[in-house]
Amino acid sequence: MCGIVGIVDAGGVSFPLYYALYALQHRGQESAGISTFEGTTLYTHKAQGLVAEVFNSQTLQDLRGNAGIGHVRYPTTGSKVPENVQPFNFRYRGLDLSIAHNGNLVNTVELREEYERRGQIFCTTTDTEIIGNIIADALRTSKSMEDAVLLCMRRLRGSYATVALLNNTVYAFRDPLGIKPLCIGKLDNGYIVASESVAIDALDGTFVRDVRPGELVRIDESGLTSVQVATANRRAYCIFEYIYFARADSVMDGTLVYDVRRRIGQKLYDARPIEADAVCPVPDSGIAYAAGYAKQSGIPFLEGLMKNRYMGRTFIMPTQQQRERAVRIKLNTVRGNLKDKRVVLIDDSIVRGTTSRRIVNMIRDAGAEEIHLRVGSPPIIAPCYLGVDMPTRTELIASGKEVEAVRRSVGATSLTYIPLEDLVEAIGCGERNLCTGCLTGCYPVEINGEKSCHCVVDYVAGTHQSDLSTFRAGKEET
Ligand SMILES: O=P(O)(O)OC[C@H]1O[C@H](OP(=O)(O)OP(=O)(O)O)[C@H](O)[C@@H]1O
Ligand SMILES: NC(=O)CC[C@H](N)C(=O)O
Ligand SMILES: [Mg+2]
Repeated sequence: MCGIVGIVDAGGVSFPLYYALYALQHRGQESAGISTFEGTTLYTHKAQGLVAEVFNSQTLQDLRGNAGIGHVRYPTTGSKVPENVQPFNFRYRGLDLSIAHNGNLVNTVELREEYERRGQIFCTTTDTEIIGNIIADALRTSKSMEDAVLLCMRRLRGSYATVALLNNTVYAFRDPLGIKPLCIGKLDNGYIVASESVAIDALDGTFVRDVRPGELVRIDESGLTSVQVATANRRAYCIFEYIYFARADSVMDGTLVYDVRRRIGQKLYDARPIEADAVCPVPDSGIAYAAGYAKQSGIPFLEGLMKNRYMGRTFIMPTQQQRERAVRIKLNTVRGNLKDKRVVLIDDSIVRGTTSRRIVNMIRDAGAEEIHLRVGSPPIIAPCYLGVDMPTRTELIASGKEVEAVRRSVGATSLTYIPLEDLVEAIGCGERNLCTGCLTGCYPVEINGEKSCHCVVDYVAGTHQSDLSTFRAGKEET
């Protein structure tokens, strides 16, 4: 679930891109990069590390220009090596293309083989390079960006919220099912597209709307226009964005994520009411759920665990050893809030069980009498192929196990997951418009060896039209 951003702003873009990436850091902690364009030069700075480690004021000053894109990476295809750090650049006779992607393709191998047979040399092991190659190849043969993106949408299978910088124009497109989020904001002197609305907030911008599934947005110095390249008979918003990935203060496809999580917390109590002395969240992502649970149950909200504020997310770290080490440093008990108490412990999800196994033990050691674990997602039983790094069933604690077996394995007094119907109701857009692959084993795109649900996509690319509603809204702001 990487974070992507694209900005065109008359006041220069490198610092705004940096702050936007900072706001999206929770989506990818392995590397960060920015590309900008000025005159005839494409500037790129990227490296492994957190946003604040990769950039400093000098590197940002050197990234010149009024148009640019940025990326923070959470690897899903291709390991954590320097050559896989995005954005990727493609240059051809006065044409400078830089590209950054959030999502995961499921036909990378076929496409790569096809392009290699045609003589293409790949420099990375990511799926994103395929997207760049399809676009660069189309542009090289004098096709328009609209045609190039249409070709992508016809050829790519999987999820791809993408930003591209072509000379001094920023393009952004979202796959026809809208699996990964992408939204548009208005800045004082330009526009921004970003994975989450918190990036717009960080720049004091105004949220305009989400990029529609299958839409291609174009931003240059004269404003924002868009064209609908493809439409599908359903959407497939990633359900795990609402559960875990997105920041709670983001508005995603029309819904404030905090509200979704609070509603799930309320429903978690209703699903299995119990008596207890304290509702404790597993910070950070469990907090909104626990707020909802405490309100619904009347049981006091109490912090039984404290998070070290200098630690990032553990689930998105690349190896199990790193994840385990990080959970140890990240969370500690507030003993006085736990001793002799019946505790309801609330987390958004149990995936590999790394977090819950450890904290249930810690809470018991701190003297809690009972630990009732409540989880804001149903059991994660199937791999994700579309952007979450959980590629096999064997690593998932709940796969092929009854709830009772998971409870025993984490050591809780009781364990309840939110039922899927309640989760879907809390999100509010209907199961048909969500990708629930990790919860049901049924995916919205065809994946070898897995069940898929039927989707129909129409390709409707026409002429490039001005999106008047958006454009007017933007003009009124200025
Ligand atoms: O069962 P696991 O494999 O441990 O994965 C699930 C846990 O990992 C995530 O927390 P993380 O520390 O990544 O981020 P957070 O601070 O946003 O909660 C998630 O919120 C759960 O707590
Ligand atoms: N998490 C993501 O969106 C990752 C993008 C791309 N698949 C990569 O691994 O670099
Ligand atoms: Mg967590």
